Amino acid sequence: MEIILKYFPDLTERQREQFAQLEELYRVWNAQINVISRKDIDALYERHVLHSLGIAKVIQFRPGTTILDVGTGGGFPGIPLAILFPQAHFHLIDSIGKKIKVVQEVTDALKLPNVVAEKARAEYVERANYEFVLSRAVTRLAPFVDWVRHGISPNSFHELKNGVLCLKGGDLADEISEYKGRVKIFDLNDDFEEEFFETKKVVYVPLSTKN
Ligand SMILES: C[S@@+](CC[C@H](N)C(=O)[O-])C[C@H]1O[C@@H](n2cnc3c(N)ncnc32)[C@H](O)[C@@H]1O
Repeated sequence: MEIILKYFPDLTERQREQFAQLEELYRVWNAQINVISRKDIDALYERHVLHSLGIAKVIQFRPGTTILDVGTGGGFPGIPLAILFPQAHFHLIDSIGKKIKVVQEVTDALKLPNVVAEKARAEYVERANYEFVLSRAVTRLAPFVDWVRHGISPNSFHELKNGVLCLKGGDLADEISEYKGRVKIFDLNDDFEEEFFETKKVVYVPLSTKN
């Protein structure tokens, strides 16, 4: 938990409490439905919570922003971001219902009214609803963009125009080649000094029809 305060020292009391609750909630739910590997749960804040908050080093979501987290699993990156941006609206989907059950239980316990969790496949999300679509560890960029392109709304309210933001690692050269000139890559190591992330990049592809 200290690591979250180190990088996000301006949290409100309520946000601190919500972040602090995560460890116990995930320990309880992970024992019933596995959404985080056993070794990772001991490093929940470093490997999952702070990593998810890496998106906040790239963009500060304004109140009212609509965001879709695809393949959220146990709620990453959506739940930590929903705590950080309580006035933005987060729709968390996963194709596996039992993972969504964990997300629902955790968000209910945290009393996060800005989260809707749903068992759904990315390919069938509603049209033009979201300013940003997020993912962490779901699939390669090209199929991901194909899945969600139709879900991006045409209106932009941020300097970073509507599009996808994916937490990724490895050699991205091949994956991003077809988006050359448009894609932006942000390195989390520029923001967080610890070297504990396997996936160290935020890949951004603008997809607004008005761009
Ligand atoms: C490796 S897990 C990552 C979970 C979470 N994002 C995280 O970083 O901890 C990938 C997740 O994507 C989900 N998924 C894969 N394809 C999907 C699709 N087409 N639509 C929705 N969810 C999908 C899987 O069910 C799985 O929970």
